[in-house]
Amino acid sequence: MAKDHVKDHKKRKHDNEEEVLKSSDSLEPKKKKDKKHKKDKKHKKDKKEKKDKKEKKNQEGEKDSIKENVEEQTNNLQKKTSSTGEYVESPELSSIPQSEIDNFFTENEANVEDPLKLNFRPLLSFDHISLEKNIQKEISKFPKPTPIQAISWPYLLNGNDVIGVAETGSGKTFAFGVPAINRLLTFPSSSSNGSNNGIKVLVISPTRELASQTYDNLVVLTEKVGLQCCCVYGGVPKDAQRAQLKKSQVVVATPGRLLDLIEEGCCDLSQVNYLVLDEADRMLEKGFEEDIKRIISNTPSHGRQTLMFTATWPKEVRELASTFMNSPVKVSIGNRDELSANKRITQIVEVIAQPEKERRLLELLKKYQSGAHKDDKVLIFALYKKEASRVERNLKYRGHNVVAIHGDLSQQQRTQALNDFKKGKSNLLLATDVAARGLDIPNVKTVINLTFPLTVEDYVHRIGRTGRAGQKGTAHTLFTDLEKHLAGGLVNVLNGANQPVPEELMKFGTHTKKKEHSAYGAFFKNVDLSKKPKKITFD
Ligand SMILES: Nc1ncnc2c1ncn2[C@@H]1O[C@H](COP(=O)(O)OP(=O)(O)OP(=O)(O)O)[C@@H](O)[C@H]1O
Repeated sequence: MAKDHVKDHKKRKHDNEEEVLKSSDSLEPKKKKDKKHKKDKKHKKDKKEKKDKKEKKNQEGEKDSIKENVEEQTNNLQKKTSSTGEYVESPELSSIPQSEIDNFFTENEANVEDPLKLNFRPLLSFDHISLEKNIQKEISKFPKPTPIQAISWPYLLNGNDVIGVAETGSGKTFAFGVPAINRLLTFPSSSSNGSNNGIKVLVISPTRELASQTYDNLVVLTEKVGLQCCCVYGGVPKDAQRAQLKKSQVVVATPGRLLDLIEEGCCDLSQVNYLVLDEADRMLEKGFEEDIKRIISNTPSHGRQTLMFTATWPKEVRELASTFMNSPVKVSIGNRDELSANKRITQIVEVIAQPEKERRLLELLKKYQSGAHKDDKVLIFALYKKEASRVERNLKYRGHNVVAIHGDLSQQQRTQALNDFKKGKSNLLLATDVAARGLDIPNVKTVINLTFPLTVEDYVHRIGRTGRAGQKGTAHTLFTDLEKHLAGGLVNVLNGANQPVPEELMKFGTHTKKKEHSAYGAFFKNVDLSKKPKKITFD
């Protein structure tokens, strides 16, 4: 069919060329009687040619002006779109049969709660959206939008508040990042001074490492479009951050340092019109909640778009979240109302006696890092800083090339360790939950939970450091009776991802105490053993 099209095109081109030739032939005189006549004729011919040329030029001019007109119309449309801030669906997307759209929702177990009934269609391809050309180019290096990007972008470009809940490693950073920068470019007048001066986009992250990684993702976009992005977190000098804040429109920050700088008067958030809480449930937990409230109180309450993105969205933070948002659209991929893990991760849970754990860890390292797998990256989670330091020392003593990230290390040591692990200088990283959320480390093959985290949500985030962007991975967890109150929640997660549940784990019972929130109390629930997972595809 494509061939036919080319043939047809060639034939039409040939016919057209022949026609042009014929028409120019017909301008030549057939017989010339004398020189003068010839001269006259030549003169006439030149004149005619000049006239034709002029006409052609006029025609071309007309074409140009039509083109300009179209461009002007497009610009006007963009201006219209940006001045009203409304998203306009592309004709290509509108022409897709509804059945294809329905399939997309079913295949991805996608669900949208759309209180304003906007009913935007998901973007099935990057061609279904018209972003600033440099951003479009950058993002088009991926084959197509991930489901969370596909569904949330239209709402975000439309200016709506969005809660985005999707599995670990499913592209949530660009899901909130791309519309942030694009809206900043097409809708600068949304600020009170009508310009792009001042901080417009603020992303808040729970850890320094995640803030830094998000910054790395966003700066790729901002530097291509002439905007300034900076990253603000503790443990490093403030001077450079103060200077960068003055000239940045996009800021990624951890709460503590951001508040410090606000209190010093070095950070003005009064122009922020796009606020993101990344790892939102963590940010709304006791511990961060007060900081977040103070930060938000420094941003405008009107005209601010507020976004919350996470892989886990426990009921106990939802009410609090709603107090910061305005008719939010909730986009969830997979059955996110129940706590669920990425289904491409093989989960192995081993119930073990507490004193046996470190010996078992050595065996597991042999298992996961031997033979063809000797260079595979393994991430080990401990619960406490002291535990992490001790195990790191032991592993080093036994000849393992291990690096560590935990709160007792300087920021420089933490950054160095993460870089070494990312680049493969070391294939073993020992971390506390400071590395549980958000970190996108290429090719982590296995996560070992030496000590179970304090919540099952943290378990889901920890194991999500493997199996990212469509890859597979393994999570091996050592579970002791000290964590038995979390057994039920873990059983639910295992069942939800169709993973084997060890008998010993079932013995701890299925009643589970869920996370507790200072304002909303504890939540209890029973294990649902009937639940079966559905497969989610990811290109
Ligand atoms: N459209 C896309 N197609 C394929 N890969 C993508 C796409 N968008 C982003 N990615 C890649 O997917 C990986 C995971 O993305 P990201 O770190 O944003 O995940 P996440 O959903 O925020 O995970 P977490 O819940 O752990 O924070 C990154 O390496 C990113 O570059």
